[in-house]
Amino acid sequence: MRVDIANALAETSPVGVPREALDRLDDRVATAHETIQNGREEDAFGYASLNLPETTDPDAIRAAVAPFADATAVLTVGIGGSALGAATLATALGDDTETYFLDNVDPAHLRSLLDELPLAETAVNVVSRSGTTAETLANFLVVREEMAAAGVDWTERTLVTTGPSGNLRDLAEEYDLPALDVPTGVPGRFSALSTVGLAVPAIAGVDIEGVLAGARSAAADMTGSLFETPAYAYGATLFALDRREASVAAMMPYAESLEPFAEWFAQLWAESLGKDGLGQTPVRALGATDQHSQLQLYRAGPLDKVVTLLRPTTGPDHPIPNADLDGLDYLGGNSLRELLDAEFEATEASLAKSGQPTVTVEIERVNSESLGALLFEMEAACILAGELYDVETFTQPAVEWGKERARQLLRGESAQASDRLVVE
Ligand SMILES: O=P(O)(O)OC[C@H]1O[C@H](O)[C@H](O)[C@@H](O)[C@@H]1O
Repeated sequence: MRVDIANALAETSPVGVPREALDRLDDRVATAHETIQNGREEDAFGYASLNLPETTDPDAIRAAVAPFADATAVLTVGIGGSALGAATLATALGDDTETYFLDNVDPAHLRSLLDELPLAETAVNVVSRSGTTAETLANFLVVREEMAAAGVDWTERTLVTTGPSGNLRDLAEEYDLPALDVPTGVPGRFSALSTVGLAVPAIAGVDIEGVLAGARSAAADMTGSLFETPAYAYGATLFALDRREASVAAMMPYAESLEPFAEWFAQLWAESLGKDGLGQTPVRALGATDQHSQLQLYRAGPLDKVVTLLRPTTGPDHPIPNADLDGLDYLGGNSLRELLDAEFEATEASLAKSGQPTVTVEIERVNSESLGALLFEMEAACILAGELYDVETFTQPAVEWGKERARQLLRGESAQASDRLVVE
């Protein structure tokens, strides 16, 4: 990826980062890089995620999904990191195989999804690193029952992706289901480049070898300086802006197929860095659509944000037909991509003019190599930011607390979730 931080500097924005501050921060980046490299060498928890481009075996993934080659639809049952990486890759790069992601326990949604799915032709990938997540297990129990009721042998249509122990591992063993292992040392939100993120894209025709190759080449280019490493330029700039005013990080891709990427990024940034009273609130936006809604706030609201404008610089295009309508002559002779690019550049300029810091991220096109590199580099950016904040990037105690309380409520061990002050 290519990162342009000019509009995040103090020269452009009153809340931007002075160049000297970035120079000073680069010393801390060098130290953080050493910590990250040592962590990678020791395959330490979390840091091991950055070794996935080397350690993930695409052949093992291809072998595990081979029995599902005939599937016309693939349903992922998982949540958070167990769904978002696969959704990002399958949505951006997948073929005609319909991919569905069941990452909520809304009964109405589940009912309509089950009514829509051709169950006999659907492959189900049930994914949980811990093997104990209530939403995932509950959804899977419903899906399994529904398949059985429709006369489909669910044991023939189910792939399990899970860690070494837990309810899901027990289930896989009991029914002798094909299973992929979640690698050790890799938290869910950092698992996009592992079995977790790649199995469903492989069924959907994605070149997962290309994804890993793109990530490997990004990994090979990392040095200890933010001025040489796009991932570190991104992570360090967002961190430095947050230390000033930017408590909000909006991710705005200008490509419909990258919308799930913004969701993936939001989990990565929020769950990794939101600790000890620190962190930056991620917001998901989509260009050009959200220029007609959120942009008003970004331009005229408080200067408490950094907006990441992300775009592929090349891709498919379509000419805009000429229309003999007064006032529309400026469209004729242009293409939809030219219009989208003009919208992107106008937004970049308009935010700069109002002093709102932005970072521009460009990838060459939406393809497997670029996406692999993008996911890897955003993970590296996040890990760097975690080092700079000095937080425990790879844990999520606040989320775990809520999960445990929900289990207690279901078991009847806790009477009430929290105090209430109700107005009706
Ligand atoms: O893969 P699982 O163990 O089911 O976890 C799925 C998700 O659950 C939790 O809420 C964690 O905070 C997330 O980081 C994780 O991605």
